[in-house]
Amino acid sequence: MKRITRKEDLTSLLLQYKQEGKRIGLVPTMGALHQGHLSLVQQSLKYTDVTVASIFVNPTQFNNKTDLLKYPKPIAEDIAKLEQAGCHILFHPEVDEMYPEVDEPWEYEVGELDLLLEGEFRPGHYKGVTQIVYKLFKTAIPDVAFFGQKDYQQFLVIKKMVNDLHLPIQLKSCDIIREADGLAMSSRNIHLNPEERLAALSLSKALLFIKDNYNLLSIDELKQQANKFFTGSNLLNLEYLRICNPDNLYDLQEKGPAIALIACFVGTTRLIDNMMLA
Ligand SMILES: Nc1ncnc2c1ncn2[C@@H]1O[C@H](COP(=O)(O)OP(=O)(O)OP(=O)(O)O)[C@@H](O)[C@H]1O
Ligand SMILES: CC(C)(CO)[C@@H](O)C(=O)[O-]
Ligand code: BAL
Repeated sequence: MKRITRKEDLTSLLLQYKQEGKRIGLVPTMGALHQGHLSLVQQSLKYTDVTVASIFVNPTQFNNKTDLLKYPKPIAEDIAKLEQAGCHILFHPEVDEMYPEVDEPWEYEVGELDLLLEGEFRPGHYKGVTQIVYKLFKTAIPDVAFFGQKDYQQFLVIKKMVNDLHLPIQLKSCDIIREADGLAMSSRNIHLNPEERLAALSLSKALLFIKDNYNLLSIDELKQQANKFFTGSNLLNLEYLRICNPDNLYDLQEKGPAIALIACFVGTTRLIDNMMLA
């Protein structure tokens, strides 16, 4: 696997591959890799000729400074995992490589999705996500970019940006990979102590409850009963539990295509998860 830290080195190498007719797949990550990330790499290896994974903990998308400071960075392990997965190129730039200018302006307007759910609870988050993803797209010139459904709203935001800015990139959303007991894999799970790890199961259990009972209960009853998964433990602090239209994330008024989404603090660790219902 080639390891590249400079934007221009990556772009010039990838331009050569493109001239040979090869299709580039990009898997953007913030590192601390787990099987969820590696499943995206596997998809990229399957659908494209050259797979680039990026590892960059993007400061502009963190609204919480402590969250940024304690974000795990096990780079040696990450490299070993990517090597083993058969990834072709790792791009891992320093912050000043991606942001040579301090407080660089970024004008893209995310729109309504920036006000809902993650946008509401993490103000400015999607401004930062679109800023870095745009830079990664320009640098890695992918034909296809792979994202996880765990960050469902992020996928909608990036899809909108790709449409609005007419970027010639195909986007693929990949299934959520879970631990055997149902917990969605996340780099932040590493912060959970054993008690919190157990409490964190409430997210997937509540989502599964909603999915299993979607045709049996009303939307209000589903939400009321699912909320109960979060009331028994003082380790859990639910931020939102919503049942939404999967296209625009508006609260669902009547049964139809639907997705349930949750964000919850488990101790001091904020986790998100979601499940398609119909
Ligand atoms: N369990 C998972 N299954 C599938 N894809 C995932 C999973 N977790 C993360 N991803 C995807 O991997 C990509 C990189 O995500 P990121 O590096 O933020 O990992 P993360 O584990 O979600 O970390 P965090 O704890 O910050 O949420 C995103 O497209 C994300 O949706
Ligand atoms: C897409 C991304 C790598 C941008 O920093 C990040 O938001 C993530 O890991 O989902
Ligand atoms: N997986 C989304 C990146 C973040 O939490 O900032």
